[in-house]
Order: sequence, then structure tokens, then C-alpha cells
Amino acid sequence: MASTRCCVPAAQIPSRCCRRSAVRVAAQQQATGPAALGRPAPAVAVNNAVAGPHLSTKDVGNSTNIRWHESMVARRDKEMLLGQRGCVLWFTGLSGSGKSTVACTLEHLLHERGHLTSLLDGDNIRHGLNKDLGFSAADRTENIRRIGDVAKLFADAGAVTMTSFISPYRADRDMVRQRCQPGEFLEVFMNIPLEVCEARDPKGLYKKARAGLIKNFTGIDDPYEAPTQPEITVDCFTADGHPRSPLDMAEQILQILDDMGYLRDPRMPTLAAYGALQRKNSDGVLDYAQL
Ligand SMILES: Nc1ncnc2c1ncn2[C@@H]1O[C@H](COP(=O)(O)OS(=O)(=O)O)[C@@H](OP(=O)(O)O)[C@H]1O
Ligand SMILES: Nc1ncnc2c1ncn2[C@@H]1O[C@H](COP(=O)(O)OP(=O)(O)O)[C@@H](O)[C@H]1O
Repeated sequence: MASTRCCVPAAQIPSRCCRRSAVRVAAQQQATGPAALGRPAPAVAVNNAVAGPHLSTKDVGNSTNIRWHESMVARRDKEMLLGQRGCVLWFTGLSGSGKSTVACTLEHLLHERGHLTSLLDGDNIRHGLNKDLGFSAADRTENIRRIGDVAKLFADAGAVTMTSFISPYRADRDMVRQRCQPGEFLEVFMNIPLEVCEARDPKGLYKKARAGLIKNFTGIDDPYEAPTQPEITVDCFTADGHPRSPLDMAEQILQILDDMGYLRDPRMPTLAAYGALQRKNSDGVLDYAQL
């Protein structure tokens, strides 16, 4: 069963007045620069050989002399507009485990309920952004690194963002988790045994891999490192041994998102912060009015 860990920080809610003045300052800064606001010019830039009123820049990887621009519309304001919290639901599991099917079903459920979503799918992304990557360990790591950053951009815009990639290496998934804010990254483990995935084999890839026609196929001759502490575990069978449908799985995730407060205005308290899981009323319904 899924754990209920959630540690979304209770950020400050900017007042209307603060937001207005932030917009004014931003406009002034763009028009005339910080000196016009009566502030001292920023300190000598990290990379600037010549001292002067330059904005500081730095080097990141092979990108030299770059500078981070804060988004002028705060993420929280976007989340308030949408009535939800941006997050990354990171589906991981073997090929054929149902990542795409369940993520797609969940996206429809969320959309029907009026939520903004985004879905990044392994096969699709490898048709475009990541078509230069293969399936070596290094390429898979780079695949996940890029997707992690793209997913984060969507979450920053307030979308409930789903990714469906095998993402076989624990370290790669943890790297994405670390790039996210606390509570923003939810690992969804498709806990479907290899035998079940292989029996499905919708693309015939397991058959080819067993025949040696595809090398380094995950689960056959390439590793899959299962998550040790996923936020959500999706099991193949019900407690009494019946196979679960994609809809049942998607509804499980939807319920957890709802219970954890991701699908409501970010000004509402999160369950983790207030221990509201214990505060269900006698009908078993969460009673937010009590908080
Ligand atoms: N060698 C090998 N191993 C695993 N999978 C392979 C391989 N070659 C091709 N495919 C197909 O590529 C899909 C997996 O792509 P991902 O981007 O999700 O992989 S990874 O996260 O970088 O490991 C995967 O799609 P899914 O079945 O949707 O998972 C396969 O169809
Ligand atoms: N819960 C499920 N029960 C039965 N079949 C499923 C279930 N989820 C997915 N499938 C089927 O399994 C196959 C693989 O699903 P897919 O979503 O493509 O997996 P992945 O994206 O992990 O490779 C598809 O044919 C899909 O219809």
C-alpha cells in the first residue's frame, strides 16, 4: 500500500499589495536598471574580469557567463490560480508494467476534475527531445536528467506533471528528486513482476530480447533497480489476488493526491503538516473545516 509521506512546505502567501509592488519594481528594473531604484549596483560579478555595475554571472557545466532569472509571477500565485499544487508524479517500472496506460488514465481523471496536467512519455520523448539517446547506462542517465528538468518546469507552472519512463537506476531517480522541492516529487512504483510484463509484451520486445535480437533490454540483460521508499506503490493484484485494472490503479493515485492536498488551493493546509489523516469524521471523510 502507498505511504502517505508529504512534506510540501507552507510557503508565505503574498498579499495583493506585495504582488502589485513586485510587478512595479520588476517593470522599473527592466526599464532603468537597479541604480534607478536608488539601490547600490550589485557587487562585482563572479565572472567579470572588469569591475563595474554588472549583474553577476556564473559558469554551469559548459555554459559560461549565465545568470538565473527569477520568474516574476510566483509559482504559488500560479498554483492559487489553478487551485492545485504543482508536482512531479514519477512513474517507474519495467517495460510493459503499465506506466503509460495508468499515467494516461490518471491524466483523464484529473482533467475531468478540472486540473491542469502534463504527461511526458518515454517513447514519445525519444521521438524528439531525446532522439539522440540510446539505452546505454550513460544515455539512460542523460534521458532521465533531461526529463527531470523538463518535468520540473511543468511543475513550476503549477501542473500535475506525470512522467512515464523505465528510469531503471535508483541514483538517476534520486537525482531528479533532489532537484525538486521537498514534497514536489512523488515516485510511483509500478510493482508489476517481470513475468506479467513479459506475458503482455505488447511490442514484442521481450521476445526479441530473449532471442538476443535486442541487447541491454531492461529486466532481461540490463538491470532494473526497484525503488526502496516510493511515495506510491501500485501493485498488480488486489489483496484477494484479482488482477487490477488501469482505472483502479489510476483511482488509487488520484485518491492519494487528493488526500495529500495536491488537488486543492495551496493555501489549504497539507495533511502532512496538520496530521489530518487522523481527523476523518465518522463517515471517514476528511474534515478540513476542523483544521
Ligand atoms: N534496451 C531497451 N531497454 C528497455 N526499453 C527499450 C529498449 N530498447 C527499446 N526500448 C523501448 O524504449 C522504451 C523505454 O524508454 P525509456 O526512455 O522509458 O527508458 S529509460 O528510462 O531511459 O531506461 C520502452 O518503452 P516502454 O515499454 O513504454 O517502457 C521500450 O519500448
Ligand atoms: N492494469 C493492467 N492490466 C492489464 N493490462 C494492462 C494494465 N496496464 C497496462 N496494461 C497493458 O499492458 C501493456 C503495456 O502497458 P504500457 O502502459 O504500454 O506499459 P509501459 O508504459 O510501462 O511500457 C499494454 O498493452 C496495456 O494495455
